[in-house]
Amino acid sequence: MELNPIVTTDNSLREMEEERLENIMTKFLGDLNLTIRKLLFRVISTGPIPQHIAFIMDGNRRFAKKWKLTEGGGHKAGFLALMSVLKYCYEIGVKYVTVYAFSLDNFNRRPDEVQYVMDLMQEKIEGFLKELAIVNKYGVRVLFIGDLERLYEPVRIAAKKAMEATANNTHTYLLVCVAYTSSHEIPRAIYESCEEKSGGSGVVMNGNGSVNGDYSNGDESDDEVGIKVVDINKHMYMAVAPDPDILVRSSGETRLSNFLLWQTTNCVLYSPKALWPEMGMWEVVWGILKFQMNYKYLEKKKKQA
Ligand SMILES: CC(C)=CCC/C(C)=C/CC/C(C)=C/COP(=O)(O)OP(=O)(O)O
Repeated sequence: MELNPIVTTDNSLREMEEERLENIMTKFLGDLNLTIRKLLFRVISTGPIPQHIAFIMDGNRRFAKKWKLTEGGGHKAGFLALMSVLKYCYEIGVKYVTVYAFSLDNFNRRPDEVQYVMDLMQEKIEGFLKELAIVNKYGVRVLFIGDLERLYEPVRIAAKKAMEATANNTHTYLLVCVAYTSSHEIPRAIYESCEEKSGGSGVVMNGNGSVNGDYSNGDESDDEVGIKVVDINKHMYMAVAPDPDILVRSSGETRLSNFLLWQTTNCVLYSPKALWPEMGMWEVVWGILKFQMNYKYLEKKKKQA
């Protein structure tokens, strides 16, 4: 009975020391990581830096399966990965980051999964709104891209608040594609440009759903509607940003899944093996190196276009 307090004190002293050592090691490794990252980013910055990187965040559910988590746990891990990837992109000097967070097709998933992702988005956007001082200090403008009417109401309200709250920021941009597919964006933009041309007096579509027009890049034409590519561009949701320089799809998949089909003509495609929650600094770095290796060719193509 009398020995117990002494044993407890010994143990707690040892535990305290172990905890201290662990903290020192964590800090040391953290500092080392930061130093390596800064050095690496400085080296990369000697080459051309992409203005815009777009990500298809694929593999959250496979990650959950791999680590025996719930499906929701996979999406939560995916959100954490998004935060790190964003940090690395902005640290390197990328101005625009676009993520495919939820496609229009994803609404066909099981209702409980759709609800989970909507709740997660609401929670994260509301959390983001509480950190506005930091967000505005770094000058991040957040834009939600897509058919926002399809979002569950609390998410839509939170998304609109986030867009309004960051509307004056111009340093970096985060474009979150939700309720988005290119096959929704493109016809919508064509329709709106026709409406604009016709002065809102209605657009006459051909029987097969197409619109008569000039699909060249800008020459005047005397056709029925006179729609040009530049007119359509203006009405794209993505008109707020230059076209992406790199499109990254995690989990080794190489499909585009109806994402930014209009905007990716001259864009490097990169599909690292990592599932989305496993994405980190190295995947961002490899993507940028791939862009730098193809830079001259891409620039030539852009000039020709
Ligand atoms: C506020 C904000 C931006 C939140 C983002 C939340 C988030 C990470 C959403 C991603 C959802 C999604 C459909 C991921 C794709 O992986 P998958 O489910 O298709 O995985 P699988 O390919 O393994 O099936």
